[in-house]
Amino acid sequence: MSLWVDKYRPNSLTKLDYHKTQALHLKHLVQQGDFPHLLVYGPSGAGKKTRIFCLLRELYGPGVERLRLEHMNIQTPSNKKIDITTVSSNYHLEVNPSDVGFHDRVVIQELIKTVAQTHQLDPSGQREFKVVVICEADCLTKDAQHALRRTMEKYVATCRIILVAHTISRVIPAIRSRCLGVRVGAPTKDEIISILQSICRKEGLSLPNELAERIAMQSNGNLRRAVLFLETCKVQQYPFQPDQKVAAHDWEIFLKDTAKMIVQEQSPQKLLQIRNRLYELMIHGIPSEFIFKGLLQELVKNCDMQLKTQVVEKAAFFEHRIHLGSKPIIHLEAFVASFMASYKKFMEATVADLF
Ligand SMILES: Nc1ncnc2c1ncn2[C@@H]1O[C@H](COP(=O)(O)OP(=O)(O)OP(=O)(O)O)[C@@H](O)[C@H]1O
Repeated sequence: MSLWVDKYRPNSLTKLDYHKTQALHLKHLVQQGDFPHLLVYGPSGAGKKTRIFCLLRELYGPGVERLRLEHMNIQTPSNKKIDITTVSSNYHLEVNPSDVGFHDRVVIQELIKTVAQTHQLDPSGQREFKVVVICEADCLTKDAQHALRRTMEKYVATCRIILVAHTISRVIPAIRSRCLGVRVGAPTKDEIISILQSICRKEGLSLPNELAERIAMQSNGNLRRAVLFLETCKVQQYPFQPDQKVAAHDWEIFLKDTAKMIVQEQSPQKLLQIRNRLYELMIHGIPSEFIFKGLLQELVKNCDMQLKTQVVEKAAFFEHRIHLGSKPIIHLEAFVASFMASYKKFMEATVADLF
């Protein structure tokens, strides 16, 4: 039995429920024959992978659905052996090079070389190129991105690259200019509601509009989360109630409480407690970007316009530093300390104004 997120994942471009014009453009792109490298970007859960999968199916037919897991062994110039797991069909290969940290350059080069040099196993595969899907392309080191650019040019005859990223700001201009950018924006609230309703219709369930609306609001534009929330609600209680609780993730509640603690007291002792909580989140695998975003969203709720600008500016500064350095905790903590200082000053000024 599969989860609804997998069960109701559209598998062809014509079945995609939103950004329909874009889906049509992608279909034309395939029919036109001259397929470029793509850079598909957009927020988490917006449907990037789903769209790419539909595109691959349009290119190669149902054969792309026969997937296998492969473990590859790659040797670095310093003779270190790196294991990487890829998901592939006869026509494409999907890899997440951020799994191998700073060795990503070698991995990218070797993988593309291997794919480009192996000929199509199935002669009826109607395309003379294979596709390499590189996930989390915005997390690739600059070194790997430059190597990727060169490799892309070298093997363009037998290999096309589809890069998947959350943001293009971390993708080097030389790569951006060699790819066709495809922005997959988050679905709107109404689009999410209509997808939730359609899943319930197919399951033979009746979903009150009020509950669908609350799930859509809480999912924050992330369709995967919305569908997961819906399935959790179904497990918790059916028939659905309009005022039924939509369970948020534990870590989100923990993060919200952490933000509350920062606003309640600004002192070195509190900072120490906050650091422990940040470590706690990171140990449980929550990416530092999520922590940053979650904290910022909660903290700015307590700021006036002037302080909000200051805080957002600081957040941008420290978030940028996270990508330059290697230990996110230092920058997260620096941001919290700087927020505490600004907030304390702001509160003191407000109190002074009162007297
Ligand atoms: N057009 C669509 N219609 C209905 N459901 C969809 C559509 N696109 C995506 N979904 C649902 O949303 C879920 C998430 O989509 P997907 O994995 O493609 O997002 P993503 O943008 O690649 O996310 P991430 O960046 O977090 O990997 C899918 O499992 C699928 O159930």
